[in-house]
Amino acid sequence: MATITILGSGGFGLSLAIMCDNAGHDVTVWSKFQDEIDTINRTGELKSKLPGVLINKTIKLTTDISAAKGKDMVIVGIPSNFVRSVCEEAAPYIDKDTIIVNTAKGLEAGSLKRMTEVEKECFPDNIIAVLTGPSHAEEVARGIPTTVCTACENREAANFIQQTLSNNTFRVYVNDDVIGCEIGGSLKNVIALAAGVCDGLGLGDNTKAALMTRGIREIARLGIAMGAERDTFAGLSGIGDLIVTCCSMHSRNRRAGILIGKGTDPAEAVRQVGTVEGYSCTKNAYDLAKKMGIEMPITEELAKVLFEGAPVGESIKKLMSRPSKNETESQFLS
Ligand SMILES: NC(=O)C1=CN([C@@H]2O[C@H](COP(=O)(O)OP(=O)(O)OC[C@H]3O[C@@H](n4cnc5c(N)ncnc54)[C@H](O)[C@@H]3O)[C@@H](O)[C@H]2O)C=CC1
Ligand SMILES: O=C(CO)COP(=O)(O)O
Repeated sequence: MATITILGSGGFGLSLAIMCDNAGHDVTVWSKFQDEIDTINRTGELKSKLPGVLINKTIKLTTDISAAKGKDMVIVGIPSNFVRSVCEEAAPYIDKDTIIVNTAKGLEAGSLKRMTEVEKECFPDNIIAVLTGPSHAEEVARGIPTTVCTACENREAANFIQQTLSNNTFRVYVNDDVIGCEIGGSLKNVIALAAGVCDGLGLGDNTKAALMTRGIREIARLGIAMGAERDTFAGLSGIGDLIVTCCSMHSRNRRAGILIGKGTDPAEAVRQVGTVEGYSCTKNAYDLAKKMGIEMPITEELAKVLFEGAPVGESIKKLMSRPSKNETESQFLS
C-alpha cells in the first residue's frame, strides 16, 4: 500500500484517485475549490468533470494542501497553466523523499519550459517523474483497459511508480526519455485540435491520417532537437496519445477543434469546452519552434488560425502547396 496525494480534483485527478483507491492505496485528493469537494460529498460525483462516475467514499478530500506532507507520491493533476502556482503552494509541505508524478500536458507560457522542469524548480530536492499516454479520464475511472508510460531520470523511482500504479486495467511501462514523453504528450493536443477542425469542416479520413502522420513528424522534429529519443514518438506518449486524442469524442482538444471547424470563434470554443490544453500549447510550441529554428508547419498554421484570425481554408491550401518533399530523406529534418 502506498500513500498518495493527488493535487487537483478534475477529471484526471479523480480518475487516478478512484483507480488507486480500488487498488488499495491510501488516497487523498486536494482541490483549491471547496465547492468541488462539497459537490462530491453531497452528490457522490463531480458531474462537471467526470459525469456518471461515483467517487469512492474511502478517498479523502481536502482543500488543505498540507495533506501533501508525508506521502510516498504526489501526483500533479492540474492544468498546465496552474502547475507552478499550485506546486509553489505545496512546496513547504512536501518531504524530500516524496516522488512527484506530473500528469499535466503543456508548456509553460513565457518560459516555454516543460512541466517537470517547472516542478523541479518548485521541488529542487525531489525526484520528478512524468506519467503520460493515451488515458482519457472517463475510461480510466471506469476501469477500461489503459496503457501509459512513466519516465524519470531515476530508474528506481520509475520502477516504484510502475509497481504502484499498475493493475489489471492500468498497465504502466517505464520509459527512460523524460523529454520525449513530455513533448509527445503536450504537443499531441495541438494536432488533436487541428484534427477536430478538420472534422468540424467535414473533411475526410485521408485528411486526418495525413494530419496525424505529419503531425507526429513535426512533434518528433522538435523533441529530437530538444534531446528526446526518436523511438519515443512511436510509443504510448507519442503516436499512442496522438491516436486517442485525434479520434476520441472524450478529447476536449478535438471537441474544441470541431466547434472551430464549424465556425465558432476559437476563444469562444475554448470557453465552451473548458480545459483545452492544446490552445495555449499551440502558441507555446510555435514560439519554441521559432526559438529553436525548427520547422513545424501544422503548428504554425494552427497558431495563425487560433490567434491571428487566419481563415482555415487558406491554411489548408498553404499546407497542401508547400514545396515537394521526399518523405524518406526529410524524415525528421523538415
Ligand atoms: N482528462 C484526461 O483524460 C487527461 C488529462 N490529462 C492532463 O491532466 C491535467 C488536468 O486535466 P483534467 O483533470 O482533465 O482537467 P479538468 O478540467 O477536469 O480539471 C481541472 C482541475 O484542476 C483544478 N484547478 C483548476 N484551476 C485551478 C487553479 N487555478 N488552481 C488550482 N487548481 C486548479 C481544479 O480542481 C479542477 O477541477 C491537464 O494537463 C490534462 O492535459 C492527462 C491525461 C488524461
Ligand atoms: O490527454 C488526454 C488523453 O490522453 C486528454 O485529452 P483532452 O485534454 O483532449 O481531453
